[in-house]
Amino acid sequence: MSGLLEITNLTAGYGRIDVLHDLTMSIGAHGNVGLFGPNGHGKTTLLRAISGLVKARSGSIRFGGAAIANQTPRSIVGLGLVHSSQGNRLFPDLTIGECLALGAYTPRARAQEEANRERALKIFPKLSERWNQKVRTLSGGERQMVSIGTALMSSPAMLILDEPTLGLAPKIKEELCRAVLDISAGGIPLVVVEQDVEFLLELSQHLYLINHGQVAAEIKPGQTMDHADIMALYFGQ
Ligand SMILES: Nc1ncnc2c1ncn2[C@@H]1O[C@H](COP(=O)(O)OP(=O)(O)OP(=O)(O)O)[C@@H](O)[C@H]1O
Repeated sequence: MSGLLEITNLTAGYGRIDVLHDLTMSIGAHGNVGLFGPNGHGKTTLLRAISGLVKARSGSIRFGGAAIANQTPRSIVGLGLVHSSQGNRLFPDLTIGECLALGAYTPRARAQEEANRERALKIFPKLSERWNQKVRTLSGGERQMVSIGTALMSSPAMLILDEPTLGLAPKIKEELCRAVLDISAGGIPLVVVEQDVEFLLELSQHLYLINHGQVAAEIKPGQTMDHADIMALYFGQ
């Protein structure tokens, strides 16, 4: 069974350097996909290539059957493949309300703007309490909520999250994890890069270890894994 997102023999990188080498993976046929692996080995680059932010040098990326490699990020979002990037890249002088409105820029999302806003605020009630507050005055966790909330405003058919809990204090991290699980329970398939292995195991049915820009190991749906197994994969024991 093929996935909603199929990546075949993908090579991509920056300048003269290839970061991803002939990478192949299938995403979305069996629930959420978790990506993990050491820092600097290409997870973010993979997400950026999928979203059209990094050029694919060779190989193919298909979403719902459509070839999307090197399409513009705008048209990829228009197809429903939406990326909430690492580090909450938001406009600091916009309010929460203005940020969320920006997420609804495609015709498809505009048609569903009200329902999407309702869904985002149900998942992140804190955002409605602070609707007119500027992003630069928010905490890291609140910015992450705005970032994912804005992605929800784009009517995702699949949502890509890059380290949604990175650097958060335990209480707010717990809130974010719960929200991500709620988004998944609402029926949006997820692709998640995450360093918290326990959370990744709870969330994902299918996992890939990315090492040196390639798939170094795959944990298939139905295969049980615990924290220790993942660590053994990480450290090659
Ligand atoms: N804009 C860029 N220009 C040049 N090299 C880059 C750029 N972005 C990333 N790289 C390099 O590409 C390699 C892979 O980085 P990437 O961010 O994809 O790794 P990662 O696995 O997501 O790591 P992390 O978990 O730390 O985010 C690294 O060597 C990094 O220095």
